[in-house]
Amino acid sequence: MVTVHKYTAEESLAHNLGQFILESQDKALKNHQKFNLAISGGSLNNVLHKAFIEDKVLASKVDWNSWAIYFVDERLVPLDDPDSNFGAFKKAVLDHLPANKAPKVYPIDEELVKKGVDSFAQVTMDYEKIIPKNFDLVLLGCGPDGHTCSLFPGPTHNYLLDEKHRRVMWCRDSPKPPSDRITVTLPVLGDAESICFVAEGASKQPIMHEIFDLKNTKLPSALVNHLYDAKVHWFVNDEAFTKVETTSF
Ligand SMILES: O=C1O[C@H](COP(=O)(O)O)[C@@H](O)[C@H](O)[C@H]1O
Repeated sequence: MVTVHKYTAEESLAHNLGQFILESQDKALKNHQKFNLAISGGSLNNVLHKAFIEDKVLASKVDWNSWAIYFVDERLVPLDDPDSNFGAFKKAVLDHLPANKAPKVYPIDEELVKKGVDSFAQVTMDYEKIIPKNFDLVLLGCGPDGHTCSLFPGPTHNYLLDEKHRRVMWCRDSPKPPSDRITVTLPVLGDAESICFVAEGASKQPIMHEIFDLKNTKLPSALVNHLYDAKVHWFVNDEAFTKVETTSF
């Protein structure tokens, strides 16, 4: 069973997600002295800002120097481009940390990206080489079309969703710009200790109904629920869940 954590106020969701991440941090540090975390782009960054920059109590419990942060997907653009997931995380979190609190962050190879499309296969292979085998925690978003990471629904994107061996793939045709991205594949999520989605707001209402009531596993986010249910958590707000009728996840 998937676990759903539902909140009314944005602040409560951010606080409880922060607590959840800290529990994962503490467990990882006890086991192997390092917290391997993979994060998404998009709206997740606002939640991380609220949890670990604005909430001073939670912020004081983060052992930033032990965090190793990777990206579940990244757009193949320079790191200071407004579309960069690294750039968005830097702006939301990294830029607010004092110099003595320095997580190790693993962005894509920007110099290679700048060389253009002929280097994108190499960027993908290089990223595959640096990600750990088992993430302690993977933080996912869910787009209004049901995509997660840069795993998009629909037959033209099955080459990403069906991949069983490669751990990072080049998504050449993202329906959401920019079209060229890298993304981790399902085996990476399968090997993670814990998976946590965050979905907020009215724009997510129809897709939450498809995922939780209709359980349409053609949608990548619903497929993750189906495949890895016991270790999947969703942090949602009431607004996103307005159309969800089921109580059995
Ligand atoms: O394009 C992307 O979108 C998804 C969902 O973003 P959200 O803003 O609707 O939460 C995100 O998880 C992914 O990392 C990003 O590249």
